[in-house]
Amino acid sequence: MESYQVIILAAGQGKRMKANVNKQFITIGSEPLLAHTIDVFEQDDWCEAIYLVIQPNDRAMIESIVAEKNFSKVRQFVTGGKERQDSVRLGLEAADPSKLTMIHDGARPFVSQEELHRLHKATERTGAAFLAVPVTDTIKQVEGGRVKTLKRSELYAAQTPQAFRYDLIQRAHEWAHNEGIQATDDVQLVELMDQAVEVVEGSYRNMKLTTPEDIQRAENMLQINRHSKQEEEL
Ligand SMILES: Nc1ccn([C@@H]2O[C@H](COP(=O)(O)OP(=O)(O)OP(=O)(O)O)[C@@H](O)[C@H]2O)c(=O)n1
Ligand SMILES: C[C@](O)(CO)[C@H](O)COP(=O)(O)O
Repeated sequence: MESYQVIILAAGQGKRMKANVNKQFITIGSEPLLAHTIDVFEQDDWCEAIYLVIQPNDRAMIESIVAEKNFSKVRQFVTGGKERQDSVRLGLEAADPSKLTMIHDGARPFVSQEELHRLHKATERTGAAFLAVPVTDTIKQVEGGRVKTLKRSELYAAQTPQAFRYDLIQRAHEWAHNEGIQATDDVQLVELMDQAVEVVEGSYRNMKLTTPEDIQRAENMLQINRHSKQEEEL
């Protein structure tokens, strides 16, 4: 059977959320954000192991969530780093080198199993793949006062999970760390190594909770998902 491991990133500061708590613990639909995200992978038979990258001072809270929800696939709590890229590298060091590896933002609770499975298949073909959606706004590049409109038909908003053959992403992160190269996602590091990467069509539902306005959007998304599930069960 197809299988993978997932590194879930939850060691950020949540500065843009402007909350007095790590955004991973913000309640949506009566559960902490991180619990929603972990549950997606707990429910996916293809997922064999979860590595949680966290801040040390959040460990007790996260351990109680894992115990209370009986998240049995959580293999290890890994202390994250200063930047997201550092946290990924530390998560990779803890993970199993023999497994196809997905890297996912803890702040993205709405990815679906169907998307995960399409992502898995693409990664088996190419070695590296990521979920993305075509942008719907016109994107401008603004540099030194000059404004340039980018060709919208060629632009995608990258999401997570981003998925890789373990050896490929491990080499990419090791190289970037040694060269002092910083990237805002993991696929960029593989691109910089001239490796093929496959885009997998994602969903606009797979939002990342980043700013306070996203909380109500997430609550609305939960309602939409619940209604869709009820209709499927009819
Ligand atoms: N050093 C870091 C930074 C980010 N993340 C995680 O990476 C995901 C995406 O990052 P982002 O949404 O930017 O979260 P924060 O960095 O916490 O947000 P901010 O930039 O507003 O502080 C989040 O689940 C976050 O917890 C992480 O594990 N380690
Ligand atoms: C990885 C990512 O979610 C892809 O869109 C995004 O780059 C994370 O950015 P953040 O600033 O670390 O949230």
